[in-house]
Amino acid sequence: MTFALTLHGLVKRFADRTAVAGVDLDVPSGSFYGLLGPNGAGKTTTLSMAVGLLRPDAGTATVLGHDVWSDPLAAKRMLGVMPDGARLFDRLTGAELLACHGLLRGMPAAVVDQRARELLDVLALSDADRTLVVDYSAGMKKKIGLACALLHGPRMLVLDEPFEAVDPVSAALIRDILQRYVASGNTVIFSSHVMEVVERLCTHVAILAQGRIMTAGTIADVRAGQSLEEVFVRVVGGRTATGQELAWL
Ligand SMILES: Nc1ncnc2c1ncn2[C@@H]1O[C@H](COP(=O)(O)OP(=O)(O)OP(=O)(O)O)[C@@H](O)[C@H]1O
Repeated sequence: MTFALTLHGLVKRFADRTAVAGVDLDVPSGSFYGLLGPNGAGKTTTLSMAVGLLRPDAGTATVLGHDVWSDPLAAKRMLGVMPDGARLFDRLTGAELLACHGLLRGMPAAVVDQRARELLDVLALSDADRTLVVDYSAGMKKKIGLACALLHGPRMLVLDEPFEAVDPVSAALIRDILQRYVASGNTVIFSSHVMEVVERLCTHVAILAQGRIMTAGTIADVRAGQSLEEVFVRVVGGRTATGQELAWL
């Protein structure tokens, strides 16, 4: 089995807080990998280190055989990334933003232009062709972020909460695009809080809590006959509050 992404011993501390406490993860080529975890588990920090946006205190990240930190250009050529809360050049229209991304990646202008038009059409952003990205809705910003990640035809996509704030029609569209992308032999890893999405789409899942991988593998292996939600609650620790504590409410 070959791996599209390998994380080995990743650690990140912020002051006296350890956000990621030694993450090892192998993402097989051609897999659709879901990364689940409660708020503050370290998903964003882990994915940011995996794609070269945040330097780890220890450990390595390798994308299709290229170390993200010692061979960043080769690794980043293979990668499409949609970071959480990405800072986009948002005083541009969607088409201008895509042109900017494509030209920065050294793509021929004609190819950028054609792909940008296709992506804007497919993602239903063409009607907003005079709207600046700063004035997009939250869901539209997710979609233009995905378009930027796809533009150069990467072999692997790393997406931080791609379905958050996206309406059901757009979510179905994004699911279709990603499923086709994986069916062509590419690899996706994305973080999410939504069990149903992960259960429906993914071939593999990892559950992260307190900066550590608690369990990882194929969906069937991790579920072991239970629902993903049951596994999640068991692995992460059930809730103790019931809401009754707020007697004044
Ligand atoms: N730049 C930062 N400075 C200080 N602490 C940080 C920073 N980024 C993240 N943290 C802390 O690291 C921990 C992990 O955060 P992270 O954003 O990776 O979690 P997450 O699993 O993505 O959470 P969520 O599901 O809420 O988005 C949290 O305790 C967070 O407060």
